[in-house]
This record gives sequence, C-alpha cells and structure tokens, in this order.
Amino acid sequence: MMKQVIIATKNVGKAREFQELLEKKGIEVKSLLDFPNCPDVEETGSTFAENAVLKAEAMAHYFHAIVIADDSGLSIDALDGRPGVYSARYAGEEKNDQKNIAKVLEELKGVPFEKRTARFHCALAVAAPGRRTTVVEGTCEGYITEVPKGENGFGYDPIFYVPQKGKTMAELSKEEKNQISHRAKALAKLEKQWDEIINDKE
Ligand SMILES: O=c1[nH]c(=O)c2ncn([C@@H]3O[C@H](COP(=O)(O)OP(=O)(O)OP(=O)(O)O)[C@@H](O)[C@H]3O)c2[nH]1
Ligand SMILES: [Mg+2]
Repeated sequence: MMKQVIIATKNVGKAREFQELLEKKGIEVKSLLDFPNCPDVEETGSTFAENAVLKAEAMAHYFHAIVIADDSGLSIDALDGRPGVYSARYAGEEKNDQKNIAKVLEELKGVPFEKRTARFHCALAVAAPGRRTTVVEGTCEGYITEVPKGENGFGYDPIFYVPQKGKTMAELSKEEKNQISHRAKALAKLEKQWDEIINDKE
C-alpha cells in the first residue's frame, strides 16, 4: 500500500508542490482539497510558525492522524516585512494573486532594484494527537521585479526574482523551484522525522 500524508492546506499551488516534492519518495499526498467538508482554521498567529501550528494541531485533532501544515508568505524589506503573514489576503479576503501582486508593485513604485530585497518564508508544523508538535522553517532570498514575468508557480512567484537563477520564480520549471524554494528547504529539515510521519497511521 502506498504511504500517505495529509497536508493541511486548501491552497492548490502548495498542494501541487507537496505532491511533486513527495512523490519522489513514493508518498501519496492528500490535502484539505480532498476533504471539502473539513473546517476552516483561523490564522490568528503573528508568525508563520504560530499559524502553521494552529493549522496542524486543529487538523490533527479533526483527522486523528499525523498532519503537516504549511504557513508561508513573502517579506519585503522596503515594506517593513509586509505582506508577511498576511500574504494570502494582502489585497482582500478573496485571496486574489493578481490583486496581491498589483498592490505590492504599487507600494514599491519608485523603489530602485537594489532596495527591492525580499524573501519567501515557509513554516511547516507536524502535529498528531498525543505528539509534541514540531516546527521547521525555510527561506528563499530574492528581489521584487517591476513587472510580473512567467506563468509557473502561484502567488507572488511572477514578481519574485531569484538571483542565482537569473529568472523569476514563475519562470522556473517546477523541478527548478523545488530545488531552491522555501518550501523545499523546510521540507528537507523534516528528513529525520520522515519515517515516523508516514508510519503513524491507523
Ligand atoms: O509566490 C509565491 N510562491 C510561493 O511558493 C508561496 N508560498 C506562499 N506564498 C504566498 O503566501 C500565501 C500563503 O498564505 P497561507 O500560508 O496562509 O496559505 P493559504 O491561505 O493560501 O492556504 P492554507 O495553506 O492556509 O490553506 C500564499 O497564498 C501566497 O500568497 C507564496 N507565493
Ligand atoms: Mg491561509
């Protein structure tokens, strides 16, 4: 039987990346998109780690299973770290990627390239009933471009320039993004817990 993991996310882009990252290990990824009736968890924390823990623990309780939650976002230095934990709903509750990008670009108008430094953060929390929750984090450094470029990825990827690749995140193939992304780096830190995570079922 194929090993399975539940990722506590309703974000299609994230769910897809976890699928790509974990299928190499022969693990089947389920996300909350596979469980349309599951409750929504309010992200009331002030850090990525706090929100990841909130989501992971709520869903571990709901499913009685080991669950991984991802809380992530973009921090822009010239905007004092915004959008930060509000990345998904920066331009409003409807979580519209285009509107979020437009808002960021508007706020950065006139800021020269060298001052447009930013980083993606990803906090992953692993929770299960009776288990002490663990958190790992990963980051990816870059610059915010003046215009969107590229069709791949999701969220702010079209305006996030990755200097080491000479391209925006949305111009990278999924394999390239998965080599350098905040999410991939955080996931790599779960390596030691991996056997426990996939074996703790039924
Ligand atoms: O260009 C991007 N490339 C990425 O790799 C990435 N990772 C996160 N983000 C942004 O940060 C929000 C997360 O907020 P978030 O962690 O609360 O997730 P979410 O609300 O979308 O879904 P859920 O997991 O909470 O169900 C997302 O919506 C995106 O705007 C990214 N943008
Ligand atoms: Mg969210």
